[in-house]
Amino acid sequence: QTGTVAANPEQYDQAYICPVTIGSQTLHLDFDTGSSDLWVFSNLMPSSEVDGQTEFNTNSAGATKKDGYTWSISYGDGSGASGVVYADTVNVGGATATSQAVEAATSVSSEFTSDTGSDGLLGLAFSSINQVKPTPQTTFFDTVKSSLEAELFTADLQSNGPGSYTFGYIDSSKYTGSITYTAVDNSQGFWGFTAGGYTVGGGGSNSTGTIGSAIADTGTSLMYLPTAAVQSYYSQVSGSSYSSSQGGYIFPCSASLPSLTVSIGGHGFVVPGSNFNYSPTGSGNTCFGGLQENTGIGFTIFGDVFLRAVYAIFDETQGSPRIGFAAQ
Ligand SMILES: N[C@H]1[C@H](O)[C@@H](Sc2ccccc2)[C@@H]2OC[C@H]1O2
Repeated sequence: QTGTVAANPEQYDQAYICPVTIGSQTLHLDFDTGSSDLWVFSNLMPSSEVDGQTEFNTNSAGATKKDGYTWSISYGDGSGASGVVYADTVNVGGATATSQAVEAATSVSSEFTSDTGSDGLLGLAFSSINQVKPTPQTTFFDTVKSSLEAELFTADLQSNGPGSYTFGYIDSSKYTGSITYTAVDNSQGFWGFTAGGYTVGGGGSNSTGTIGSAIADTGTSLMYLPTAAVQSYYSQVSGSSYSSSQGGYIFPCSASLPSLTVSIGGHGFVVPGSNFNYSPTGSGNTCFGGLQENTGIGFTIFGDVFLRAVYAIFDETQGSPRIGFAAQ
């Protein structure tokens, strides 16, 4: 089987929301290659924590409670959720898992309550970091992958318009040139890979360092690189500065933003300058940069700002996982 589902950007491309059928309900979930739990708003939550989201009905005929199973998850941005576990049929654009662990929230943090476009998350990292106790559950991809035409999924994220995720096949209309694959280190449960040198702007090679280990995370809005690369980038953006009040680099919204070329698997991938204007700060006609330092996180994240510039293939067809990127 295969699946194809639209990936709809939230405001400022903050996250990408996809329709998922669970039993007889359709919920709109944030597909997240940086985590491994499929959790949903549910009827078990206090109404004070729900702001228009669709709630999974745990009393529906097809939902089977997994007695004694619970989950609790904290994310890199400090948000979190917790609850209990059901099994139900989950259909993502035609790819169907007949008995998928659906983690029904009993409580979510304010970041999720205020993310009114999202009814929960669908994790696409590795099942080794699933947070269900006493027994970790498989991600949707792990549950269905043996039934897919090919054991892979792809992400085509777009700005201000629908992109798509596919399961089981590569959509050759979504990219140009060839796909460059590189090995994945999933020892931390993420789609980890090694990135090489970088060049700011089109002119020549002005990078002096390499980026090193990184993860591909569709659930992270921005791109977080080592300080040297970030300072090298903003040194080319007139009027830019680090704002402690805003918590990152900002610049005049009228600034001309250079592209950033990153070498992965020996191929240079160009992120256009426009990708790095994330959102207005709300003060002084300054804008918040889509490229920020990884110092607060502890590892380098290729989030949506990067992933919008490429077609990404999350591939387990070779036995060992690999990730592929192609220009689009
Ligand atoms: N993998 C990411 C995850 O999807 C989000 S969870 C999230 C939180 C609030 C609003 C929407 C989503 C969080 O930010 C970075 C990392 O953790």
